[in-house]
Amino acid sequence: MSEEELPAGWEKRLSRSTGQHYYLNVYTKESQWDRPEKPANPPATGNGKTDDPEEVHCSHILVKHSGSRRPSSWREQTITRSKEEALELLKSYREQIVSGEATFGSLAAKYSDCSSAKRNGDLGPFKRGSMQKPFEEAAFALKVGELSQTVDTDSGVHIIYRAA
Ligand SMILES: O=C(N[C@H](Cc1nc2ccccc2[nH]1)C(=O)O)c1cc2ccccc2s1
Repeated sequence: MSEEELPAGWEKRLSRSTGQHYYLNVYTKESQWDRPEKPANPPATGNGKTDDPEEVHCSHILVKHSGSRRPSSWREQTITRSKEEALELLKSYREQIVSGEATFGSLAAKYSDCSSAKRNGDLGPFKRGSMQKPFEEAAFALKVGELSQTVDTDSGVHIIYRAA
């Protein structure tokens, strides 16, 4: 891997206290002294393509709206916001994550209308066929460490972070 190329989400920083370089994941706020390595050639999958993993490990933030299949969540008994309002909220969360103002997990825990909010939005690893199709397609299109744009499903609107 060339000197500059780091996995998506990772940046090289200089420690003021030690003068050493370290690496920071701007989405998860993980930091480490060792350079994060991109997964070596990912294992070939059954379909013979190396860019289509058997399973992915993702977190998400879901904002439900009045058109959601179940417009209710741990946060609100009856969700009445419009889809447009939901998208505005989600875009503001995405901007806070990308700017480093907030972490993905902290916003998921506070604002996600999915019960996975209790796990900072973590859905765990899943294979194709286990999530609604638009969510699956977006999740499997992400590189490790990448954050999606907004994704629509029958549950509401989401942003997805691929951890592995
Ligand atoms: O379907 C779920 N929660 C629904 C909302 C929802 N709809 C989704 C659609 C795709 C991916 C995640 C999604 N979460 C709810 O709470 O109304 C899941 C919750 C959890 C919690 C832990 C791990 C997996 C899952 S899947």
